[in-house]
Amino acid sequence: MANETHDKVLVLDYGSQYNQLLARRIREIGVFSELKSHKMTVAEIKDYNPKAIILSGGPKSVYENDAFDIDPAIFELGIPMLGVCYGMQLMAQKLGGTVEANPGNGEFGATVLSHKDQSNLLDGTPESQVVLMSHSDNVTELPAGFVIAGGSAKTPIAAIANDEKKLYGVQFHAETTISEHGTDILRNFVTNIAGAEANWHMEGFIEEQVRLIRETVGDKKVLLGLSGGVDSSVVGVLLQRAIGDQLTSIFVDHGLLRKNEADEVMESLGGKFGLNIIKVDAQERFLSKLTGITDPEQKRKIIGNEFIQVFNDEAAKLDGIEFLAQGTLYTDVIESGTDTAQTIKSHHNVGGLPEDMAFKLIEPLNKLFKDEVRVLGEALGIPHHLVWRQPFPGPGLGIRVMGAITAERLEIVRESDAILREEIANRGLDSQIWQYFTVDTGVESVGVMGDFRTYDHTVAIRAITSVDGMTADFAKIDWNVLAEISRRITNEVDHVNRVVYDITAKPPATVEWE
Ligand SMILES: Nc1ncnc2c1ncn2[C@@H]1O[C@H](COP(=O)(O)OP(=O)(O)OP(=O)(O)O)[C@@H](O)[C@H]1O
Ligand SMILES: O=c1[nH]c(=O)c2[nH+]cn([C@@H]3O[C@H](COP(=O)(O)O)[C@@H](O)[C@H]3O)c2[nH]1
Ligand SMILES: NC(=O)CC[C@H](N)C(=O)O
Ligand SMILES: [Mg+2]
Repeated sequence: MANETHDKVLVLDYGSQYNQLLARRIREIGVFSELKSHKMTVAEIKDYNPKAIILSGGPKSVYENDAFDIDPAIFELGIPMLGVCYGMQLMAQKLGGTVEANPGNGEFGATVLSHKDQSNLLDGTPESQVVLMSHSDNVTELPAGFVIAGGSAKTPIAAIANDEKKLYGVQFHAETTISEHGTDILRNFVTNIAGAEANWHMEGFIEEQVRLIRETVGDKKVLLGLSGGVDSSVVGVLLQRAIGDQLTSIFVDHGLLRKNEADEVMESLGGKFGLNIIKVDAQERFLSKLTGITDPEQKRKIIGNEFIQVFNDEAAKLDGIEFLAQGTLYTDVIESGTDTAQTIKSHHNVGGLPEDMAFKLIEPLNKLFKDEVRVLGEALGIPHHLVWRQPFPGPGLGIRVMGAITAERLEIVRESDAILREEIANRGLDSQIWQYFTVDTGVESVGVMGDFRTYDHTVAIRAITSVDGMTADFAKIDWNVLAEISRRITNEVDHVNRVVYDITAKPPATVEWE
């Protein structure tokens, strides 16, 4: 994604939940960075030609038999390297130091780091600073040629440095916002020590993508799955810029859309943007395949598959379609599982895709996070209100009806969601809440309406604040607003006699319920 006019920082993935943050912090500094498998060979790394290499954290311990490894020859390439947490432990161990478990005495959370020996890594940052620790192993003996750059009360060796060879390690997670000067430390490493030039920005990204897309597509044609959401709209505008009328967009109405969504999408993107959109009415084929399906992963796979079948059918009607473009983000990729990260849920556009798909994929956003895509959208001139719209998942209301999907239950989420959105919009709260929707929980309970006993559905309201969807907190909406929403839902939506508010963060919950 970066061309050779930009320096690149390679982050090798050892499975930490924060590894993706490392790459994006480096990009924020203005240097292109991406995350790749730790299985990359020396030859592949040479070919990639990074200005610096970062080894991420990870759940394993370096002394375990199945610990994720590194070829020691990588340390000999003369490329500046920084190990973070597991990455530092791996570097220390491979270069002749010692790593040991610190039984029952792990260090988790905000800790104070103090400078020890002088190093270029911590240079210019305060002598004493707050950092995020999350480990139970320690480097107990330094490898030859290293000094201790910093330590904390529980971790005497918390930062190591070999200025001559430009090899460094930090036991703390410099990439999280809890580490006050984490970005300064990463900037020291990437720009001062490794000498990378900070000249990467969104305009550059657009130019590169346009060039790459042209190169890849040639004179062939591309089908874009367009949902009207932020990500696929951004991809649409990018593709239009790159290949003009070689692009056809397909908007699938799978019967799991929100109230009035189909008309609104056709109007806003077809009309003003002049994208060539074909709307496919596929309600029947999706809903019939989903009948009686209760398992969330199975639902997601069925929906992902059916999307591709629809795209196939439409491609057959057009001529020369070779590529399928999607607005896949990094979040979709990591949650669907990689060779180091566990599958949390199969996003319909990644883990939900059929194995024997004939299309070649074009996914220009698959290294980016939502907030980065929004910046990109603005840089492409997409109107503010479209770029800042809340996300809506491809499987739509299908994963907001817990258990088996029926027309009646879809109607319950569709109508209650419309009320929620209206109330939030009327109060101007939509800019403060990252995402908000309702769920048919599948729980029925007893109520009283008029003088009658009812036994009916429980709707949950899910509203969260977040930056990138990776972590989230529940939105602290005013009780009175919630009371009004609850009153309207129970009054206006048939078969709902109870409304509850979801007060869980992510983690431990996820944003969607399935
Ligand atoms: N109804 C749909 N018709 C066609 N393609 C779709 C549809 N829903 C989702 N997709 C495809 O799946 C991708 C992932 O969906 P996702 O909801 O994550 O992104 P989005 O809809 O583009 O943006 P947002 O996250 O803001 O809703 C989309 O970018 C698009 O390519
Ligand atoms: O296009 C999508 N296809 C999916 O299968 C999917 N699942 C979740 N989401 C959206 O991703 C963000 C994080 O959601 P979760 O915490 O539920 O994983 C939230 O914004 C979710 O709405 C999806 N988007
Ligand atoms: N977060 C990490 O990278 C942890 C590394 C190692 N598993 C430890 O506990 O020390
Ligand atoms: Mg969407």
